[in-house]
This record gives sequence, structure tokens and C-alpha cells, in this order.
Amino acid sequence: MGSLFETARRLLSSLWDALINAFFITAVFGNDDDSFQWIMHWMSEQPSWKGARNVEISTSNVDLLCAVEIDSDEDSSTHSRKVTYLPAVSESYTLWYKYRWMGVTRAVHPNQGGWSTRETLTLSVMTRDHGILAKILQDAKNGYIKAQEDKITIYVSNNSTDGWRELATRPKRPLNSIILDPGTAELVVEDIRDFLSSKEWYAERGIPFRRGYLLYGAPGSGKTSLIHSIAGELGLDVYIISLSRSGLDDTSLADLISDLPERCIALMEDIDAAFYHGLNRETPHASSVETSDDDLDSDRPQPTGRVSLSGLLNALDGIGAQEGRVLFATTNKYNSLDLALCRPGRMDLHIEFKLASRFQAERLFKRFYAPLPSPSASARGSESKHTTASGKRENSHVDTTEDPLIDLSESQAPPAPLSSSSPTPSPSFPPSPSSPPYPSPTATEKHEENTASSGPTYVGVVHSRRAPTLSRDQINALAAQFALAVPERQLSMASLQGFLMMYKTRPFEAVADVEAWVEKELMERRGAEKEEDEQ
Ligand SMILES: Nc1ncnc2c1ncn2[C@@H]1O[C@H](COP(=O)(O)OP(=O)(O)OP(=O)(O)O)[C@@H](O)[C@H]1O
Repeated sequence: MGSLFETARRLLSSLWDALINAFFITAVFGNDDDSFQWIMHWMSEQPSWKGARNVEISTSNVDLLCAVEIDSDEDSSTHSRKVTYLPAVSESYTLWYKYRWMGVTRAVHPNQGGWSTRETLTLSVMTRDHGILAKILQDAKNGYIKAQEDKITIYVSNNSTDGWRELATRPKRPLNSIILDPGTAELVVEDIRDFLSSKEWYAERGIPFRRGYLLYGAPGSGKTSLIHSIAGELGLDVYIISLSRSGLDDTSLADLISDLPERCIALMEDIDAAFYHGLNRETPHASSVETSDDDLDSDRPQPTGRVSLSGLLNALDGIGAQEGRVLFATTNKYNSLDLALCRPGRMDLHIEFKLASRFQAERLFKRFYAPLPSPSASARGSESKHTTASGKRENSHVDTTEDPLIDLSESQAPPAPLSSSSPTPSPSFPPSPSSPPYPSPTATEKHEENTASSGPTYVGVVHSRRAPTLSRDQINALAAQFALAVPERQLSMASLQGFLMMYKTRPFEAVADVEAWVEKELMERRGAEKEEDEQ
């Protein structure tokens, strides 16, 4: 009876499998592949999925998966939080797609080592038509790309076995927010655009379809920011290759590079830092594993990577190197790089980033204090148009191409003398000899600090405080004065940005105090350089 029963069970089971194979198409998506994200996004958009009764709740990835907003009863702007529904593990779901039944199962498979897990999503569609699967994939990919339109995705690799892993999605940074010498950003963007559209040209001539850019120069001058901005502009994902990552050796580096997708930006930051002695062939101990005792005694951080220069060179243009990728490398020590690394084919375009020029300082100031265009601001602007003394609508002569952030409506107000026109006139503008050399709390902030017995005690600027709304003429005049006080090519853009951050709401005081700040910065730098020389 027992064997009869078992035979019948097996027969039924294989009949069922044969039936499934004959009438269903089954596809498995693993979370180590991009298609997993497409399908997750696609599922989250399906109307029949929204009625699922057994789901896992997630608050991450809400930007990419179709999310449900949960509001509190009171104030939705402050209390709303988005969540998304994911298929629960080991649960089967039924969906309908173009009148076809579809089963979905999500499973988690522990890795042998037990450290990381692999997830799969299995889709079984009741159809004999393979075109349906292709259509689902196409829809899923298009939907995912659309959801990512205003974002860039950053990938990293944690260890050699896991390959690339999505680290985060970031909003795109507009290219014009990076203030460089005229034409620099455009040069790189146009170069990449032209490269990406020249695949056939390379194929016909048998030249490897790869291009490398080396951005070198002063720290804090916008190298990384430009790369992220270009990624957004061209819709490319960024794959960060950290050469000093522990456990990375020549073989795993080559594997990682050959695993890159065809169109992407591979980014190696501070390429010199991975090699203790500088990236140079003349220093045979380039790899950190071969550091001398003297080096180990020094205070400098010990790099942990085990990549050698020849390993890097092979990974960049060996036979396994991915075609179609755009490589960006950044360094602050251009001269310490080996010539072989810098040669065309590996790094085709070398772009120098200098310390801030007056031109850059001026633009940075303008961007920093330009009011954000908002519906309420334009409403205010149109109100002010009606209340001008002449009662006429004045024609704007402002150059809108210069900086889109500057609010045109505000600029139409007649220019007023700087010292009296600010809605919150600053006591320290124009600069007086007695103004404090370094940022000090404004009159209101001091007041807040001193009378704090009844409230919180703090020093600094509360985030909700806003800079006074300045007209275009005011901003231009202040920016020109600010730039005049900044010495040509002496300070980085990052440090200028840091200074302006301290004066987030006080443009007049920023201009008044910048000279003293510059002096202090330069003195500190000279001191640090002297110390370094003495060592
Ligand atoms: N040219 C610039 N225009 C606008 N902002 C800039 C510029 N340069 C630097 N910044 C600002 O300074 C900060 C640091 O910039 P970033 O990391 O791009 O510099 P970096 O050159 O890559 O520095 P490092 O060589 O130290 O990595 C960022 O917040 C960025 O917004």
C-alpha cells in the first residue's frame, strides 16, 4: 500500500511539473543582478499587488519602489513617512498581467559562509508565449529607469566574492552648481558624450572602447563633485573602486573591473593613496604589504589594500577590462603617478583643478545667496511689481543664463544702496575696523545666547533662519567685493564654501569678515607648511 501510495504521489508530482513546464514560463531573478531591482519596482506598481494581504514592510528604497504614504492625522508635512510593501519571504502571490495569471515567490538563501544571503524572486507566468516575459522585462526596465531619472546610483564592492552592490541612490547635482574655470565642465561632458556615441568608430579600428580621465589638483576643488554631476547629466551609474580596501588584491581588482556594466563611470578616488610610497614604478615597494620598518613606525595611516601597480595597469587595459566604461581617477599628487598609468589609453584626458580664482569665488557667492525660485517667491515678486513707485512693470535686463538660481522677480525691484536696503541691515557692513575678525553671533543671536535663562542656550545659526532676500544688483555688488578679498588661487572652493556656511544668513557680514578670515587661513596654512618642512 505504502509503495503504491508513494508511486502515485511521484507520478502526480511529475505530472504537475510537466503541466507547469508546458503552460508556464518561469523566471528567477537574483538580487545580485540589476533585473531584480527592475522586477521589484515593476511589482510594486502592479494594481493587483497593492491588494496583497501578506506583505513585508520596508522604509528603505521608497524612492524607487512604488511607496504608500502614511500620514499622521495632524500635520502631513512633518509626520508623513513613506513605506513600501515587499513580498514576504517564502510566500506565494498571485498577480494578473494582461489577463494572464502569474505567481510570484520571494526566497532567501543563506550563503555557505553564513555571512551574506542571496535573495531570489521567482515569477511564473501562465503562458506559452516567450514574448510575454520579454515584455514584462522591458516594462520593468523602463519603469525602473524612469523612476531613477533624477537620481544616480552608486555601487561599491565590499569583498571579492560578492561583486558589486548598490550602496545608495543620490539626487542628481546640476552641472552648473560646480563652479570651475569657464569651459572645464563642458569640455569633459562633451568628451564623454562623444566617446559614448563612438562605439562603432572604435570597433572598426580595433581600438579598445574605453576612456579614462585623470582629475588632479588641489583638495576641495570640485573633482569628486564634478564626477557625480557628470554621472547625473549623462545618466550613468557610479561604481566606486576603493584601491585601499582591505582584502583587495590584483586578481579581485581584475574581476571587479571585468564585472563592470558596459555604460558606467568607474571611479578611483585618490589613486595615489592606495600605494604607500606613491604610485611609481621606481618604488618597487609600491604595495603596502612590503612597507619597511621605518614606514611602520611613522604616524601615517597604513593602507590595507594589496594591489600592485602592475595589477592595476593590467586591470585597466588587460583583456578582461570592460568595454564602454568611463574611468575617472582623482589625485592630489599628480607628479607621484607613474607615467605608465597616465599614458593615453589608460588616462586619456588629464584635467587640472586649481585653487579658487576670483571668478569662481564671485560665482560661488552669487549661488550661495541667490534665493531659490519658489512659487511663493514669484508671487511676492509679482506683488512688488504692482507696488513700485512708478506703478509700471519694469522689463528685466537680467542675464538669465548666468545663474538660474537667481530670482528674476526679486531682481526687478529698483536697486537700492547696499548699506540701507537689506531687510536686516547689518551693523558690520560696510566693513569697519572694529568688526570682529572671525564669525561672531549676530546681534539677535547674541541676544538669544544671553537671555537664555528662559529657553535653550546655544551659539550658532538656527537652520530655519533665512538670509535676507537680496536683489540681483545687491548680490552682484556683494559678490564682487567678496571676490576682491579672496586672493587668486590661494584657497580651495571647499574652504570658501565652508566660510560661507558660517555666514549662511548673513551675506553682508560675510563680505565684511572675509578679509580677516582669508588672512587667518593663509597664516594657518603657512604654519602647517613650516611644520611639515621641519619634519
Ligand atoms: N568648484 C566647485 N564648485 C562648487 N562647489 C565646490 C567646488 N569645489 C568644491 N566644492 C565644494 O566643496 C566640497 C568638496 O568638494 P569635492 O569633494 O568635490 O572636492 P575634491 O576636489 O574631490 O576634494 P579631494 O581632492 O579632497 O577629494 C563639496 O561640498 C563641494 O560642493
